[in-house]
Amino acid sequence: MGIEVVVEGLTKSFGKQNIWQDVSLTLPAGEVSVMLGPSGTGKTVFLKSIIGLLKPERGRVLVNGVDMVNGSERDIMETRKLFGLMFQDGALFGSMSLFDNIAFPLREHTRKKESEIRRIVMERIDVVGLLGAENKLPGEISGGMRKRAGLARALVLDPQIILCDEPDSGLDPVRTAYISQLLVDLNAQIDATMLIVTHNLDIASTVPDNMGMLFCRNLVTFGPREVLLTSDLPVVNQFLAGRCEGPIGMSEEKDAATLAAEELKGYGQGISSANAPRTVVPQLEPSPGLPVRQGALRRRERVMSMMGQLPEAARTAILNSYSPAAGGGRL
Ligand SMILES: Nc1ncnc2c1ncn2[C@@H]1O[C@H](COP(=O)(O)OP(=O)(O)OP(=O)(O)O)[C@@H](O)[C@H]1O
Repeated sequence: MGIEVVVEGLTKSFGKQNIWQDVSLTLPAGEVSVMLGPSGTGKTVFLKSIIGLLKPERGRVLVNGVDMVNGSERDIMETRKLFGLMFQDGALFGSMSLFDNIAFPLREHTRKKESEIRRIVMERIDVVGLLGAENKLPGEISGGMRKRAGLARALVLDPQIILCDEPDSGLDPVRTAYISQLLVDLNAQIDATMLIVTHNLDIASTVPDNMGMLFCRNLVTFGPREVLLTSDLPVVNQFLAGRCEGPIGMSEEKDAATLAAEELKGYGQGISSANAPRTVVPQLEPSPGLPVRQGALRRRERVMSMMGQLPEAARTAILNSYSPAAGGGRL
């Protein structure tokens, strides 16, 4: 089963540039979470801080009792082995075949025999649907295949926590749908805790159990997916609707005067019409033949126990999703 990741009061700056401050959240064990946010809000910095590659100046990230911010380098290195990382471009070595790329972490971090390495690598290649392409170089395959190869490589060390940075970047909508299904299937198969950073609203609305958003140097919200998907916060509305009007500007947040001018032009009405209750689309189910997601079972209990703290719209959406008519009876 995946491991819970507890983030407490995390603050990160580069010199005088504060990226985000006082970020606290828990990635529940074995559940899938998505972090949204406009470009440049520090989502990648957040992922790197979780695995201890970047050092926030305040706060803690607790994984299996180890603080990935302030712990000893030895403990951090050891704990990092629990993670599988999938970067935006697959981060493959161009001169190595897919097989060697995917075998790399095993050859680097374990003393396994070549025959055992071959077995594991071929198994992971099968999981991501790349059988037959193992001898190709990264330059000889499509972007979508490179992503899947990156995912296969993230899986070879049997990670209990998987961090995916923009798994959809550069993919067409159909390939993005395949990646979404693959992420859900993977979760059903290995029950790892997953955090996905994306701008893609299809992934965001169908894959995760939990969703959060970074904006304006703060964590705007983090919790069960229904909370963000029914939120009437202007920044969430603007992001989910993909519109120019609202607090998110081209390069950073808009100033108060610009926002007031938009209101005067009547854009405020447009925004409030977007505030009408949104339909929460159902979450993807694992492909036929795969086990029920254990994370989804635990999540159901967890969310039901916190209903009293959730906004009404989110509560309604959760109850609808768990109603027998919505297929909730299956869990
Ligand atoms: N090593 C670094 N040194 C200095 N500044 C950095 C470093 N890494 C990231 N930054 C800055 O931190 C900010 C957030 O970057 P980050 O890549 O995390 O954003 P993001 O939300 O992932 O963006 P996008 O959605 O466009 O990928 C940017 O202003 C970036 O320039």
